Amino acid sequence: MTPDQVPAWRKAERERLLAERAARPLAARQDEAAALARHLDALLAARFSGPAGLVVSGYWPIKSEPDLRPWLTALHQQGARTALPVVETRAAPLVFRPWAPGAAMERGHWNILVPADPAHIIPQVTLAPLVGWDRQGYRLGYGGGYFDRTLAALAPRPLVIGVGSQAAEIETIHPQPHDIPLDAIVTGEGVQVLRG
Ligand SMILES: Nc1nc2c(c(=O)[nH]1)N(C=O)[C@@H](CNc1ccc(C(=O)N[C@@H](CCC(=O)O)C(=O)O)cc1)CN2
Ligand SMILES: Nc1ncnc2c1ncn2[C@@H]1O[C@H](COP(=O)(O)OP(=O)(O)OP(=O)(O)O)[C@@H](O)[C@H]1O
Repeated sequence: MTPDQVPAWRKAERERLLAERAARPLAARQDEAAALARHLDALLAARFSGPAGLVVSGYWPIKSEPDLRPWLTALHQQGARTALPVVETRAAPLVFRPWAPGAAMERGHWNILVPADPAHIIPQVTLAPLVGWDRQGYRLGYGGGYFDRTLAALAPRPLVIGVGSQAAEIETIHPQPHDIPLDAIVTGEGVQVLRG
């Protein structure tokens, strides 16, 4: 595939994967989120000495994404500092605002709920919800390029963990120079990719 063909291919692939995901029964998606939470706990336990003081960003689910808010809430209860990504400026890196269970929220870009508290925090661990993924660790998202810009800008770089469905695996996303592979990809079936 030539680089000029990639955007149209990705658009069609996103639509296909999002339609497939939305068609899965809610109970199956809930089971998957619960399994994801267990695999994420195991991955963090292997990498960090414990949740206390760890800065972890999740996401506020949209479009049938796995709901990992209960996982983020549990981490907060164990002493982690939890955060959510926010598009404050279009076509710029994401920023991360502190979030705690019950925090006041407001509508942000794309109507996604974001913490109303405008403070910023740099996560040590960042979840990146996957629309699609491949075995090289590349992620297909909603097409804004936000995570790639964020990873290119963040120093020190957090451990970035893609989370999504086993069924969202594709042979390759046809990576382009701006695409940055994630550190790990986790599905309901376990850790699928672990780099470095
Ligand atoms: N729940 C959740 N929150 C999240 C993300 C996510 O993937 N899931 N993000 C993860 O990054 C950020 C938001 N990502 C976005 C990605 C694309 C567009 C967007 O405007 N897409 C255009 C297509 C752009 C194009 O094709 O050029 C559109 O659909 O019109 C908006 C937000 C931050 N918050
Ligand atoms: N570091 C960057 N600097 C400038 N533009 C970028 C950068 N990374 C990505 N982009 C632009 O963003 C657009 C979308 O990229 P891509 O298809 O990889 O999005 P995505 O990873 O699916 O989206 P998202 O992370 O928002 O869910 C591309 O046109 C690309 O040129």
